[in-house]
Amino acid sequence: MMNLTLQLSLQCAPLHVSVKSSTSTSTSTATRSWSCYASLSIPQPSNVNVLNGTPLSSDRKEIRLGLPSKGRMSNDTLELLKNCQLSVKQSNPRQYVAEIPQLSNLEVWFQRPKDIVRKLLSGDLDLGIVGLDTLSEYGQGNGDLIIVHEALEYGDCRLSLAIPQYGIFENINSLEELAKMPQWTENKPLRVATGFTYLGPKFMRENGLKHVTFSTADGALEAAPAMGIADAILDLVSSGTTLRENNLKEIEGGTVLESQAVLVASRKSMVQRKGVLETTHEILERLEAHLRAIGQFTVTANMRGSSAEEVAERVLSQPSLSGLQGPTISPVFCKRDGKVTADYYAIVICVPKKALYKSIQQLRAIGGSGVLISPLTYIFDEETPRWRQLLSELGL
Ligand SMILES: Nc1ncnc2c1ncn2[C@@H]1O[C@H](COP(=O)(O)OP(=O)(O)OP(=O)(O)O)[C@@H](O)[C@H]1O
Ligand SMILES: O=P(O)(O)OC[C@H]1O[C@H](OP(=O)(O)OP(=O)(O)O)[C@H](O)[C@@H]1O
Ligand SMILES: [Mg+2]
Repeated sequence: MMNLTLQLSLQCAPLHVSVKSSTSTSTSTATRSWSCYASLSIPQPSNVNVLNGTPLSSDRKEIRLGLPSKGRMSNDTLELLKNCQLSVKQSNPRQYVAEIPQLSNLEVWFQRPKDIVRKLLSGDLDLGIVGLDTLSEYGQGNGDLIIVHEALEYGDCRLSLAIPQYGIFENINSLEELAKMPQWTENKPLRVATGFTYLGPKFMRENGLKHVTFSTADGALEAAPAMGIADAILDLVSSGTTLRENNLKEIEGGTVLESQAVLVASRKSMVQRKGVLETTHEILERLEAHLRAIGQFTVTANMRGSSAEEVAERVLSQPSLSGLQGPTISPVFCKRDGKVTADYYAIVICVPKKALYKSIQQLRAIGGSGVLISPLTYIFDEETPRWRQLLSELGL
């Protein structure tokens, strides 16, 4: 037997923190100092090569999109794609490969979120949808991973440091106060339990916390302080219920990142693999068109006026009625005394859902009547700013 060292290559300055598995709670457990990389020693039989995926030179022709196979991101991802008219056809939930009929030559592979990131890096996937937290943790700032859409509007959560509400932490409410506590020394560092063994140490280093040690576990981290395994935890928080139920609290300055689902692509794939860039463009356009539309309503109203311009002036005098590119105003013709006239105009504008009631009040104030509200399905712009940005990032 020999020791196989898994090196999580960290692009960081030397940092003296150590990581150990939380399954061994004894303080005598051998821990290794992190000095630019974290080493987790795992006994393995000799001559074992652990590869994560196939070599990059893979000459497959299909384009591959990785989607979360389980967990909370899975259903929301399929729902989002369906709303973009990109329904995933999976004949059986245990089948890990599927297709999106609208996108030819595309395979969907269902994977755990962290494996989506790993497989993007190994070249086994070209595109993926994951939480920003997972991307940041497992992507470790690798320049091959490019975020194509950074706000898919689900999977909202934050990665936060949390400490007990009780005991020595009762009056500690900020990272600064935590760092200044006299309790943390080289021999007795602050013990943090986390599944984020890359982002955790990086955050502590960037915030000047010197005496910190990390233990890792896959779930139910909130129990670690009460069990005496850790002083603090670094985990995802959404509603805050799990923290509260375990008598833990977040602290000022303790948020490592705000996360939501993102579309990510491999730079190499987009540049080198035929069709990836075009498919990325189509997915991006559909996502943007849908996501822009869900925040808006179409509002139609009638308004008396002497001309389209005069009605437009009245509409544009109201702050919430300018729409996406100004109002569309069309004459409503009617026959009066045998003569066709247009003394009414129909106005059509897009209004943010949040501003709906305010908009209706403003419409009424300028003489609008018969107001109709309808949902919007898609808003396709001429060219999306994200596409421009992607091309410039790729040097194209
Ligand atoms: N409480 C939460 N609320 C909202 N989004 C969350 C929450 N917890 C996690 N997420 C988001 O969902 C993603 C997937 O989390 P999920 O718990 O489903 O899977 P996982 O933690 O990767 O897998 P597992 O828990 O099975 O090990 C996370 O990476 C994060 O982006
Ligand atoms: O702030 P809240 O809304 O309470 O959510 C936070 C919890 O959600 C996640 O756990 P998850 O439910 O994914 O369970 P897991 O630990 O098994 O991953 C996270 O790890 C927290 O424990
Ligand atoms: Mg989870």
